[in-house]
Amino acid sequence: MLQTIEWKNSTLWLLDQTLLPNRIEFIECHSFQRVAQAIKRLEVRGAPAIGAAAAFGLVLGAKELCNDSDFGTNIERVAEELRQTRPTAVNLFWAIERMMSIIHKANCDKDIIDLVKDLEKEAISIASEDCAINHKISQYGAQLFNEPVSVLTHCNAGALATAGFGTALGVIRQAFSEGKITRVFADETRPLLQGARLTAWELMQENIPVTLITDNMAGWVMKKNMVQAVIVGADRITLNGDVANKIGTYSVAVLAKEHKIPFYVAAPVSTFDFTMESGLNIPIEERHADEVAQFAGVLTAPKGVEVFNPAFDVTPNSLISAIITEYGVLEQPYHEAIIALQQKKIKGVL
Ligand SMILES: CSC[C@@H](O)[C@@H](O)C(=O)COP(=O)(O)O
Repeated sequence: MLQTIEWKNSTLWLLDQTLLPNRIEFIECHSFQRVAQAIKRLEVRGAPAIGAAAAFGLVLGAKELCNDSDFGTNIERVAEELRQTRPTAVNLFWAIERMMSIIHKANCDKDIIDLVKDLEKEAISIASEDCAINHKISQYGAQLFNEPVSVLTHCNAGALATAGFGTALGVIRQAFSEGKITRVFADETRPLLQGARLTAWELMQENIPVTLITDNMAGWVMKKNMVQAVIVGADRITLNGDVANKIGTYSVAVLAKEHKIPFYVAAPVSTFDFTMESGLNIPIEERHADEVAQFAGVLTAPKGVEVFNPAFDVTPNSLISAIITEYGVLEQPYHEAIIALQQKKIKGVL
């Protein structure tokens, strides 16, 4: 399994996901600005991976500011630049908050070099904890499957989208190893093809049988009884259990409901936004028109056509059969289950 994010000798190495599956190249980040650029360009992508990358970005920013007399103000600027990269995945804000709390909790007379060491340790923990969390999610998720089935997934919620193993693809990996999943249908995921370029590639690397379909084939695949469950990742989950994920997820959930197929979401607690009541308030990133009007740099629509390009949509909780977390499987009513998670978090049990 390729490592998406690696911290080595004070440098962040990111697997450039825009080049997959054709080229395997790593980006060497020595500055927080390069990390911010990588997040914006989707060179690193997927909610947990964005969070971990931003945490290391903050370490790089702090290192640059070691001799700055106004460390406090300027590190806040670094954090803000990282926050501005992508608006939807809450893991980004969660990771930056966790890093900044190390700074806020430090004594004012603490040596900046020691503070930077603490930040580095925290970023390493964020990444290694994510990997461990994904294994737990995968074990809980695999228990939802009994007899061998085919599943459908959308976008990429795999090792590439996390610090390792993956959320939705982690469940698939685990259930496949237990003989409970026999085939994965991967939606290509227009417009940036995370399903075709990344999910299909990731599964093929491990010889997990995968069939690539275009997004508009999902309904027919369900109608023909070719899949028995859907499993996807998430970018933000609100208190009522609404889920923001890659654009097209909502359509898949509606189709699953019509065909009476369970629709599962797998995500770590860092993807829950405990400050937001419902999905109506989730900020949805809109990306450049060229992503829709062009294909590999070639215009595929009339020049200058108006385009709407939301990168995410929100699936209402009523369409979701269960949410798989590292603390177990949440079922309706989600509000109660999510509030219980929040209470544990406040008490420090999580
Ligand atoms: C474990 S990744 C979960 C989500 O982040 C994933 O499904 C997704 O929507 C990624 O979108 P992307 O725009 O590629 O960052």
